[in-house]
Amino acid sequence: MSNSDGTVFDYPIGKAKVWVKICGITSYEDGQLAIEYGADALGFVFYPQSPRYLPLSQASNLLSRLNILKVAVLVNPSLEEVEILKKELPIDLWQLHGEESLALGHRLPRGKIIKALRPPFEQKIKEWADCTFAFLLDSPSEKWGGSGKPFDWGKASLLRQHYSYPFILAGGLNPDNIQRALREVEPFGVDVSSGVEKYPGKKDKKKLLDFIEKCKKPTHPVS
Ligand SMILES: O=C(O)c1ccccc1N[C@@H]1O[C@H](COP(=O)(O)O)[C@@H](O)[C@H]1O
Repeated sequence: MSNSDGTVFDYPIGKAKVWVKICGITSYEDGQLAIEYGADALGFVFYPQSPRYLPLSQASNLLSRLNILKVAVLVNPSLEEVEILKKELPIDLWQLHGEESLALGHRLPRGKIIKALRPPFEQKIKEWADCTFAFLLDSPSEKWGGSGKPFDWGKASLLRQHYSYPFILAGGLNPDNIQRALREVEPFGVDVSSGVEKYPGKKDKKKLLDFIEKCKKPTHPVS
């Protein structure tokens, strides 16, 4: 596994700072706020069924104005869609949130994939380890993502302890539960969408600031 710049990954397990991705950005205002508050990456959803869907026609202008690590969030895309996004947009990382094939993963830059895991976890981790930047743990849902439902933190903690790969915790995180989640799971990173929204597709300034501040404060392991 490697950093997005290709260097070897060294991530701060148990250290104060957590990598924070704010997902479902649809406007410059929200993206810029997240950057100012200290986010490490922004996610843009290219899945038409999502209420946070960003059409390609708006994406180019928006992404080029935001100076931060940019993540394209995809659910079972076709190879053609991937090729178009690769050609048209300044994407740094590719979040595959569905049941994508490894063949599709191999069409993306090595080490730049965030793979959302579904059971069987062990098998998927083995298959995808070579091409991923990190694994993402989100609760299973019919909507694929952005459901606001928490992942099983006990399971997340076990996976994190068992594998030496970076794990990003997602699913139902918000300013009220983020500190407990960080203590219990100690993930490399966190990803949030609905938990910092005013309504789907629009971020709430106060929740956004509260969430990021809590992530960037020192955390202590569960005793
Ligand atoms: O945000 C969405 O609408 C979305 C749609 C389809 C796939 C992934 C999506 N977002 C990801 O969902 C999880 C959890 O979101 P939430 O915090 O529970 O609302 C997160 O990884 C987003 O990147």
